[in-house]
Amino acid sequence: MMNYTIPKNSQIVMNAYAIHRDPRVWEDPLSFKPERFLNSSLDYQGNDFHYIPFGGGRRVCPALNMASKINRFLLASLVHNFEWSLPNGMKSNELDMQDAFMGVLVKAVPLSVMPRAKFRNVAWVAHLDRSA
Ligand code: HEM
Repeated sequence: MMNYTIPKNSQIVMNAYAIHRDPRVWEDPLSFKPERFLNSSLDYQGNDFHYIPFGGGRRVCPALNMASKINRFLLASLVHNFEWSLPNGMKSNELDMQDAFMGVLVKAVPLSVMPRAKFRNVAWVAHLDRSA
């Protein structure tokens, strides 16, 4: 295949890390630009082979539909309910965004953030206040 000889019974592992950073298909691939997906017709369900966050084909992530909905809800809830800041007056452009490989990709330097509840009268915040 494409000048490679793949021996029978080989186990093939797809390199999503490299695919998602390929400068032939992604403009400025190493920059964090979520807005690149705005008004994009890219499909994340495994039909556009340069964008496969959930894999594809027969072994596609079975939680794809649930995870894509929960992710939006989770992020919206966190932004809606809390004011977020970085410790010690750190600015967001000072964050170390290096990654490290640990089976899955993680931040090399763990993210440390300080949430402050926006709404004091929400039931679960009141509960936290009582238990403090
Ligand atoms: C944003 C969240 C998630 C992402 C990005 C994600 C991504 C992936 C990817 C890339 C694969 C490999 C697909 C392949 O081999 O082609 C996978 C498989 C899998 N995921 Fe997820 N996943 C997410 C959430 C979840 C959740 C919440 C669950 C369970 C509740 C889950 C259960 C599984 C299982 C069981 C497999 C193995 C499927 C198989 O090998 O047949 N995933 N996921």
